Amino acid sequence: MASPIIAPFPATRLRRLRRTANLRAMVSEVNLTPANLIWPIFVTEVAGAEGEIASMPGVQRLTLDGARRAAERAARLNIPAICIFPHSDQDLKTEACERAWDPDNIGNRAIRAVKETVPEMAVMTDIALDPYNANGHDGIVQNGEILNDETVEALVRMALAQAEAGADILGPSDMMDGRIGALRGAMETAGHKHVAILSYAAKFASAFYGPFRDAVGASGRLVGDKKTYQVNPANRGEALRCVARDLAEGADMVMVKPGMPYLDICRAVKDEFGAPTFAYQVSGEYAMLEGAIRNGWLSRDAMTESLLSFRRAGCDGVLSYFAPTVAEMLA
Ligand SMILES: NCC(=O)CCC(=O)O
Repeated sequence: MASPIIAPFPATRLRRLRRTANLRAMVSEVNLTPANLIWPIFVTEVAGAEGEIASMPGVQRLTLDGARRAAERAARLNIPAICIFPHSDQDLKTEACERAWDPDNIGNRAIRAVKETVPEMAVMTDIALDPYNANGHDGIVQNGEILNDETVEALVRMALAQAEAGADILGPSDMMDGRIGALRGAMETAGHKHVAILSYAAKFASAFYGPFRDAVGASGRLVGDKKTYQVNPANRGEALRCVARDLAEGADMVMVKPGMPYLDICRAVKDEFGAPTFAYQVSGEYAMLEGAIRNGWLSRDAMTESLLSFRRAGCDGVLSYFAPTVAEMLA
C-alpha cells in the first residue's frame, strides 16, 4: 500500500476529519452491518433445559418454537444466517455417536423448523460428534485415541442428514484430516451440490470454549483435551496450512476460531487466500465482554468495537452471540 502523503503540521491536522459524526462516517475505513453477522443458537430437546445458560448470561437454550422465533427475529434484523447447535439428551449419547446422523435428532429438527418458518434464512450447521458423543470428543474414541478416518465416515453421514433436512451451509468444526474433501464428494454424489461448506479451518485448542461446552452439555463428559486435533495456539504457519488444505479440498468459505485472540490469523488468511473469511467470537469471548458489561465495567459499545476489529482484520463476517443485540444497536 502506498504511504499517504502527510504535509507537516499545521497543514495536516488529522483531527479535522474527526470533528463531527458525519465527517467521521465519511472516512470510516470499514463498516459493520447485520449482513456481517451469523447468529449461533442453542436448541434443546431436553424438557426443562431451556432458558439461560449460566456461563453465558443473556444467551438461552431454545426449544424448537424458540428457534422459530429466533429465525423470525434474525430476519427482521437483516441477519442473513443462523448457526444451529444441538443440546441433546445425555442418556442418548453413545460411543458410536449414531444419533449424530439420525434425521430426527434435535439439530436436524431445528434445521427444518427454521427453514419452514423463514425459508430464505441461511441455515448453517455444526459438524462434529461432541453433542452426541458419550465422551464429549469431536471424534470417535477407541482406547483413548481419536480415530481420524472412522470419524470422517461418521461426519459424512451426519452432514448428509443435515443436507437432507435443508441446511444451506455445513460447518465442519471437528478438525479431522481429510473431512472437507470427503464432505464435498459426498454432497456432489448425493445431489446436494449447492450445499456450501464453511470450514472451521483454523480452529485452535482454546480455553475460550468453556461456556459453550456448558451450553451443549458436553463439559461433564469430556475426558482429556482436544489438543491432538485442534491447532496449537502458538502455530500461525500450521493454521495457514490448514486453511490452504481445506480450500484445496473444496471449502467455499473458511473460519478462524476463536476470534479476538487470533486477529493476526484472520488478517493472514484474508491476505494469503482472499477467500470468504469468517471468525467465530466464541463463548468465552462473549462471557468476558458480557460479564464486564453487566457489571458496569465496560460500556455496551465494547460489543460493536469488538466486532469491528474482525472487519478491520479482513473478515467478511463473524459468528457472534451478540448478533441480535448488535443488529438492534445498528438499526
Ligand atoms: N463448534 C463450536 C465450538 O466448539 C465452540 C464455540 C464457542 O465456544 O462458542
